[in-house]
Amino acid sequence: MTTSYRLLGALSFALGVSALFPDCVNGPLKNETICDTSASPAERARSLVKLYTLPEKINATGSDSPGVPRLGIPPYEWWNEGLHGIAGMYTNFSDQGDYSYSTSFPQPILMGAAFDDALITEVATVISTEARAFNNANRTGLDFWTPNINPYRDPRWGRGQETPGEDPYHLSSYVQALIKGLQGDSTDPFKRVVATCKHFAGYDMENWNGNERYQFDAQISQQDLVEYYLPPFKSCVDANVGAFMCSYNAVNGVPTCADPYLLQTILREHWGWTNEEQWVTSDCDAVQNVYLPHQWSSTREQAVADSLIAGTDINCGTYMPIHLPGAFAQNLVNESVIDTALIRQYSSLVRLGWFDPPENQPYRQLGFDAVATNASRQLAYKAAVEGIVLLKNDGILPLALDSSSSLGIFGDWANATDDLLGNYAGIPTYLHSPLWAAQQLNLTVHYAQGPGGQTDPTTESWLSIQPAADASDIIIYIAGINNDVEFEGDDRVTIAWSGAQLDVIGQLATLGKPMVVVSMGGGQLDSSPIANNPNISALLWGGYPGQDGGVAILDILTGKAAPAGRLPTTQYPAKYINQVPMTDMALRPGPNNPGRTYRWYNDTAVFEFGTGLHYTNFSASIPSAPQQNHSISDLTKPCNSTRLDLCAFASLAINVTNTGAVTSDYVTLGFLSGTHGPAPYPKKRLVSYQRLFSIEGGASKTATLNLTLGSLARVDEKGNTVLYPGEYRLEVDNGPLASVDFTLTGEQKVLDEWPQPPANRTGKGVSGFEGYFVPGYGSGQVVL
Ligand SMILES: O=[N+]([O-])c1ccc(O[C@@H]2O[C@@H](CO)[C@H](O)[C@H]2O)cc1
Repeated sequence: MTTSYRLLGALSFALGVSALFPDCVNGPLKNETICDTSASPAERARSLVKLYTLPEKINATGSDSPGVPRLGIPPYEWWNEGLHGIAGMYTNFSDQGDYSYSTSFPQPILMGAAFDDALITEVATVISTEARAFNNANRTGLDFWTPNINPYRDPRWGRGQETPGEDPYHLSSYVQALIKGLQGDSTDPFKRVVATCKHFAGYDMENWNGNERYQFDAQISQQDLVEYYLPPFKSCVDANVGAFMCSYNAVNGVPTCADPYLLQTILREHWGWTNEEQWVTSDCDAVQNVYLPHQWSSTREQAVADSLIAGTDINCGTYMPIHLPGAFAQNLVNESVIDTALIRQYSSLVRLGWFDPPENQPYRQLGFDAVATNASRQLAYKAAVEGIVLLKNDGILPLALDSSSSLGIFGDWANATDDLLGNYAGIPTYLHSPLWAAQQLNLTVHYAQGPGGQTDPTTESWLSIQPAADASDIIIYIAGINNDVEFEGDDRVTIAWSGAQLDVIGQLATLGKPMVVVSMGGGQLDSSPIANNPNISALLWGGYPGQDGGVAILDILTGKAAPAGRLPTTQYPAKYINQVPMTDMALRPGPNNPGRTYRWYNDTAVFEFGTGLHYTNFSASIPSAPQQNHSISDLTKPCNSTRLDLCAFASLAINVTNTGAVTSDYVTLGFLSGTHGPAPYPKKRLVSYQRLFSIEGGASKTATLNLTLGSLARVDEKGNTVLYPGEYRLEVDNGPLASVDFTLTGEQKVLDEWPQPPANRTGKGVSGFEGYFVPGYGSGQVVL
């Protein structure tokens, strides 16, 4: 295999066909430092960039980098996606046979519900392995523009499905686990792939009421920024992520891709993301938006100069390659800025082994036999099972079935195919719908679809279901939302179940048969009509469960697997969307805002963040509580302000007992509350979690909840992270199942002093939009 890759590389170079990678053995660069494996990645990259002419440098600023044929540098496409498996966008799947499919995991919103960081590392390791195999066949790249870790702030957001949920601590922990699996250990000689934390920052609205993502200026207080919007991104820095993506929107007047405060002062200086192999890409054509519609920069040339100078190293699209020549002609930017960007890019490719002979690189040996293995298929199934959340159960679940049972399975998700995957999906290994899974059981199955989805207004759907429902002993209704109503570019206009769906659900419930509803999709629907209907026995949430999602759902319904997922978002009542505009970024309650997320929502949720029932019951105790009083000055002595997540406070052992009969996993959630620091106080905040596995009836297992000074601290109005004296309570689970109180005494202490933004951050208004990759500005490269 190694030899054939070498031959292929040499042959394609000789024929003038684009090679897969530069040839550092026989190619024109073989005697240059870029090919010297004993030099550092940055030294190697610097030596290469020195050889480039200015036009060659300018061409390398776009995502579709054309390479430099005279130096044997092949083209490289930076835009690759891998949200829950390598994705279709820039992955070239073959029509059949090898490389025609890969493993498609559940959407992050469902994997987030598993609250299992080890699972996330395993999933990400499979994604990076499969990515490498596809890369070796020249079918995708080596860097991936994933994860999407903007906290899921508003239930209407069309892309909430791409995120692990609404809580910044949860996202921070999830993303650390994910990056480890995608990139490998930072000490490894080669990175598996490069991950990209996006969209930095304050991006969580597509198009609400005419407010489009391209022009939206998110007004965010420093307090909310540091407390809510930024922690997952800081966590990416701590995980040594290779790349960031700046977003379409502006934050407090400045488009993020042209914002030196965010990209330089916060990201690189304050957080210390200073490695030369780390780069920032723009979202796709976000640099263009710096000019129009943001009008931050007054010309196209100024927009590319402003973005490059601010720290955007790659432009997704072609705006920089097209307009940088003009920017140089007008002296808006100098060559050292572009050099910095290119050194970051090429250092990153060095760390990915792009320049090195394949022999010594294990990842370069991977072929299709590493893709969609039995173990990966099992993992995709396991990820779906772990995430599915049980919200209501009168005891009907797990279903007691035998060969005489007749199961009626209805709803537009019952026979789902692509819907199982959600957005940013590749080609899955297979698609197992709930109906397919039911048909594998030894019993009678009746099926009818009913309403065609959330947007189907048909009111007679009941008539098409009735005969099958009459013939069934047990009714399962699987429906909800899908990518028809929650998608990139659009936000939901309602969070209620549709009238047509509720009509059919209501009719089915009047039959008086055991009935289960499975609510699907990434965003929550207000399921109170289902929860409150005494004729509906059970309710589950199934998210986008991926290629084996139907089997996962059926296995939970039939008791082959036990549910233990927890809601990663608040389920708000339908009225919520009339109480707060999407454009209101504030988390705390205000006159026109009932508050956001479980931390601040001041009304009653339909289902709380963290809700999740089991087929058994659990109790919890805290055998040895931490000491009662702690002096702030003693606690903070050994603490390093750049890694507050590593400043230990206490490791609490939580004894969890399964008090019922069914073996089950249990997610141990640790919430902190109390009166410390200035009012208003959040209701509580998640500070630690651990999933325990397979606890048998009557048995106990111990979870460890690690509390750090970072998790005890709060954020003041200037964005400073402060440890306050006062009362603290740690609660286990909603409920709670156990709790412990302690007190911090002494003077409050600033653990992290937040750099204040410069004063001149005023937007210049909004107008116009040039469109994506505009013809004339768009596709194609500058002619050298
Ligand atoms: O023009 N297109 O084909 C196109 C497609 C997707 C697209 O979305 C953006 O591109 C993704 C890049 O990772 C970001 O997450 C998303 O905001 C932006 C543009």
